[in-house]
Amino acid sequence: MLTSDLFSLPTLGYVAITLAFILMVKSLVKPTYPSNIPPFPARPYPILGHLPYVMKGQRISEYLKALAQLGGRPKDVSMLTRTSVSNNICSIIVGKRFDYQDPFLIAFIESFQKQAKAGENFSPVVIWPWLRHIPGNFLNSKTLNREIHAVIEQFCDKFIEQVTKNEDDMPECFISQYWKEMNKMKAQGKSTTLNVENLRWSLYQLFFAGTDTTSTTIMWYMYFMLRHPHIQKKVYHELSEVVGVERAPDLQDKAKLNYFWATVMETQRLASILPQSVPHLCIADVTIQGYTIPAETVVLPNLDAVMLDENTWEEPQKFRPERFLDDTGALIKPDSFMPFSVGRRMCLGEALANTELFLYISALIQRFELQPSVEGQPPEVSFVEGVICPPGRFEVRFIERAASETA
Ligand code: HEM
Repeated sequence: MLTSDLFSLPTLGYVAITLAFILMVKSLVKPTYPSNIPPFPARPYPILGHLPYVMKGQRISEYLKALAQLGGRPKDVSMLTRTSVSNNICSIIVGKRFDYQDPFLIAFIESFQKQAKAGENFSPVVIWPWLRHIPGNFLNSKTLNREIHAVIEQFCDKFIEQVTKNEDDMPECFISQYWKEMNKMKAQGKSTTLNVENLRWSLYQLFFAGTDTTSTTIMWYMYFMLRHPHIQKKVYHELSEVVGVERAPDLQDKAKLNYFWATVMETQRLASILPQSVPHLCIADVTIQGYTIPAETVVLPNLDAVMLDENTWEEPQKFRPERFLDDTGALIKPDSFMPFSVGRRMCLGEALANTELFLYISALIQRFELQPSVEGQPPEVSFVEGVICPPGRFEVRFIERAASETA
């Protein structure tokens, strides 16, 4: 077993109580998560890809409007950003959008934050669920169990019931697509993993995975732009050259903004928001580069070790978007860039996340100059440890470009 000082206490706790294999270098991460091994189970969400979902510009403009209403006053916008991004996944999975202030949505987002905190998702209780039967609140097990079940019962069950109550007239969303497919399989007498219990848990996973990941990346982007104002200027310059200032960036612009993408990729590399990805279970004995991983071993890919590796990246701790550009200014994507992990079970939401990152961040920088709460004092280097790692709390002043340019 390999180990690293990058690992958090909860992970080390995990490793101490179960057989675990930590992958520390790309040459191990890549072959351990191959893309073409037949016995791997198919993804449980085949239906998601068929949804004719397009991100609507209107959603971003609501977010920008809320930022503009701050009138340039400093504000920690992490909750506003989470709510806005969460609304995108909500409209895909349950066919509904919420108001930014809606206490129903905010309660779940706060619950996800608690669940993502260090010590909870990697808790022994997740590995050995029977631990929750020990009297008292052993290792926070009862709290964690309560938080997860509240989301399942109050969100997933509620919307499954609402969406499917009239099967002939269901709104278009993940639930209705899943429901139709499940009934079709049943009617054809085919064996399937599509059932109500899997639907409940799939909704939970999608809601959770689609809320905190993208919004955390957007918050890191703001953080890096505050620390590197000259880079922010260059991004704005490219946007104004390619898109102009008269219209909002749209998906046709996506492939034309190389410097913009280099800053997004550098944010994802350096922030490495899921440093230990998610645990996988090895289903058969396997030997990789001389290491034997027995069946039933938990495998933890240390994405941090790959994306911050000194042998691959020059000055890996520095924010340098140019590392993703070649001499002609074309975008390059090195093998070691893997914020969405690799292999057959890599992030299911990569395409959605990239679309969201593009639409939110490009519109943000086009409209506002991001400034620290106190001029000349960017946020300190800090992050919150957990399964998903956001930056420490900081405030931003969103100065309308038109106003800052005429001032
Ligand atoms: C910048 C944003 C995101 C990042 C960095 C990210 C990263 C990751 C990573 C590292 C994994 C683990 C892959 C593995 O097991 O090896 C993962 C899994 C997953 N992600 Fe994302 N993710 C992001 C956004 C999203 C979004 C928006 C969704 C919503 C659809 C999503 C849904 C999922 C799901 C369902 C899985 C489990 C896939 C499976 O087990 O087959 N992710 N993600």
